[in-house]
Amino acid sequence: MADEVPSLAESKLTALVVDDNFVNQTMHHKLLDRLGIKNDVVCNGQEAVDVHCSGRNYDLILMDMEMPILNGIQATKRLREMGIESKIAGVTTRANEGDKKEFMEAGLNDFQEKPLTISKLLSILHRLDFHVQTYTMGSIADAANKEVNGTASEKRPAVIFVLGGPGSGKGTQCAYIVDHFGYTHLSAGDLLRAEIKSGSENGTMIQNMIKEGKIVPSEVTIKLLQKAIQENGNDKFLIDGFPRNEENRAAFEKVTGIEPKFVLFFDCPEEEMERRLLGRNQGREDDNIETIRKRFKVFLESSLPVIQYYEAKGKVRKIHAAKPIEDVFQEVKAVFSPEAEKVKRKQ
Ligand SMILES: Nc1ncnc2c1ncn2[C@@H]1O[C@H](COP(=O)(O)OP(=O)(O)O)[C@@H](O)[C@H]1O
Ligand SMILES: Nc1ccn([C@@H]2O[C@H](COP(=O)(O)OP(=O)(O)O)[C@@H](O)[C@H]2O)c(=O)n1
Repeated sequence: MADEVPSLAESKLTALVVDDNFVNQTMHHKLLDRLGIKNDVVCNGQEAVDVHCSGRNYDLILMDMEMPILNGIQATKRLREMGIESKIAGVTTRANEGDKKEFMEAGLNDFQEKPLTISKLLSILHRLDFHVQTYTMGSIADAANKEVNGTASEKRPAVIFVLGGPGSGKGTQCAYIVDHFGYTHLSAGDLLRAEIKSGSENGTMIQNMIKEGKIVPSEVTIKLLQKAIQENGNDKFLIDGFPRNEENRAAFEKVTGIEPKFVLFFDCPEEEMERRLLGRNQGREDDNIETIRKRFKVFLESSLPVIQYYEAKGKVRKIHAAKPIEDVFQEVKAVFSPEAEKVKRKQ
């Protein structure tokens, strides 16, 4: 499965680590390595300038601030004066607002506090528009598995993915399915929103991505889903709003070993979804026309291919979702009922 997803190593993304501390050098080098990003390490700002003078160039520079000879602010300024267009992310410990401002004004594209973690690095890459869909699946699997105590692969529940555009009625219909057929509903969006509220270290990154209608790195979402599955006594789950792109899909399968029983797809025209979202009134930051349009675009470009993937495997159960709620549920019931009947007959 890992081979189906191109790795960053294949995309030839390169990075330079600029840090005078050996522990940080090693850690940053290893984190980049885990994501398949080829990287070099230098010990201070002067060495970063020298390496560029010798003709080397990098897509990304992770720049420490306090360093001997030439510090991060001076080095960033110098590199920009030299016309270096690499994305530079300042990675510092306890910078005060003044330092941070000066560092940003020197020519940074992004800023992150140490210690750098895999999640923080992923969020830097996302913000800088490097294509995170192309992470090596091995590294995502490792990261997710290491950060969760026990994996969902220890428990192999029945899973149904519930997909459809924003506002197609996924959450509404899931509530009915839970009532009638005893599934537990896990909404990826709700789990992400709860993570923001919990004040976790990923909160700000998740909030920014949701505001932009972008897809949060799989590692983060899968960890939340695994935890929710593990903590729940039920053995059958509706996973709503996931997988939203190819990376979500492949990483979930790889990490959990779970294949969905089938995929419930709510098919609804955009005008109807837009009307519903604008009237949803749940105080969601992303239910505004600008973000809604971005979410529609992401759905068409990234989520539909996932539905097509499952269609080719004969796993999609398409529901015509532009009807009144009760009518939609009649169609949903027909998908679930044969299964419910089978259970009844066995009893
Ligand atoms: N079949 C329907 N007809 C009209 N409104 C609907 C229908 N299904 C859901 N809604 C409303 O549309 C909005 C979006 O539905 P929701 O279930 O939250 O969608 P999703 O989870 O797919 O984003 C909600 O306000 C909901 O009450
Ligand atoms: N698998 C997922 C699900 C949601 N999300 C984020 O959460 C937002 C809201 O998702 P949602 O499923 O709650 O809502 P809808 O957009 O379906 O109405 C998405 O636009 C994404 O920014 C994600 O990144 N990855």
